[in-house]
Amino acid sequence: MTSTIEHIEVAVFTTVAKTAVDAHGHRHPSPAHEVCEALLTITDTDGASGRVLVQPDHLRPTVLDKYIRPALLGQDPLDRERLWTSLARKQRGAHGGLTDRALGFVDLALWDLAGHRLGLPVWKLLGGARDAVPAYASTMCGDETPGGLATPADFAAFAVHLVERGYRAIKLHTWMPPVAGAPSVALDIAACTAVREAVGPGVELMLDANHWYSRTEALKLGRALQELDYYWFEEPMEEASISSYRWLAEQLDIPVIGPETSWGKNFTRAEWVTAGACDILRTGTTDVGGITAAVRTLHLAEAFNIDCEVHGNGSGNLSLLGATTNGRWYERGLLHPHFDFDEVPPHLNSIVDAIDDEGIVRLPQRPGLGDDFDLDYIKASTIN
Ligand SMILES: O=C(O)[C@H](O)[C@@H](O)[C@@H](O)C(=O)NO
Ligand SMILES: [Mg+2]
Repeated sequence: MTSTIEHIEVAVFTTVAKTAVDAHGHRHPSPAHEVCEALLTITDTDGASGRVLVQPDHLRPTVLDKYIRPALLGQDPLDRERLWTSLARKQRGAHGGLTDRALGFVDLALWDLAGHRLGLPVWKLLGGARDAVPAYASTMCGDETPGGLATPADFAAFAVHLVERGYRAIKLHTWMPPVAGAPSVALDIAACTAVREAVGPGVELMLDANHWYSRTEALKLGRALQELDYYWFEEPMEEASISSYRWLAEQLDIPVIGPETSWGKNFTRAEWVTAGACDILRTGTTDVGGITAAVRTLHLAEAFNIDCEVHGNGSGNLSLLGATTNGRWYERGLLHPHFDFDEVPPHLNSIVDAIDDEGIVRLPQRPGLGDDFDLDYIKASTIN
């Protein structure tokens, strides 16, 4: 008898965070404070469950009742392709109510459930292209915090620390509004110069800049990065303007990478590639609609002989890197001198992406995506 999906629940629970987002959604260190997180659990009639941390506002009760449950309840949880397509086709009629991010969360939970049912890590189900991946250090955005990331010298000092920690690549997020004086091409160039001078030529460096520079500002910044031998240039302009990225990529030698945030799943990524708007493609499980869609973008990039770098940390993106070698790095972050990324939050028993002295992350051996949830803590802290 085939097992079918029987329960789909989102538990909103309280936990402790030591970062917070600013008015523009960029994350910075903050004093410990209580926050609400949410855990999506999909359970089948055999009692197997798939779980993933989600952003509650993307999986509100109305989204679950109107789209997710009608499409999934009673279905075979292993039929991810069929279920993903069924949900993706509901997006048009949902008129923005069913986001790519929501699709991604559901897909991740189904992959986690499959891993638990089969007793295998998801990266093994994806083909086991590798069992370890080098991490790059992805910094938080610049700030105004003394000894934080307030000056080019702060970025340089933090970069030296990150290299001593074992990282062989570092991506800067420089100063962005609402930080005073941001955005500033000159300040970005000063920070990138200071970091290159501090770590020397042997470390790969990348810049993820203010997302709304003009073409001419992005060109000036890109040309400076070329002189500093940076490895890639990320999101300096509004990503909805594919033609701007095509123009920029044609003007620069440094690889332009994207898109990170564009809606449209693997379809938009195909347009960026065929438009010549990027030299390195970008994907991510929460950006494109889950692992099912992200694997499509990895294979698309491979067919054009271009790398496809995975956006973001976490078990889903780490598992995805087991499906490919044309994504060269795991984005570990966001990091900051005043934030301990390795500290285990109360709702976990351990983190999924520890690095060794060489900056390497071993893919998890636990079944499923590999998250080590403290389910007793989550149950005791659930508020809905
Ligand atoms: O919320 C965001 O914009 C992302 O977290 C971003 O800060 C960071 O993850 C990124 O851009 N990485 O490439
Ligand atoms: Mg980015």
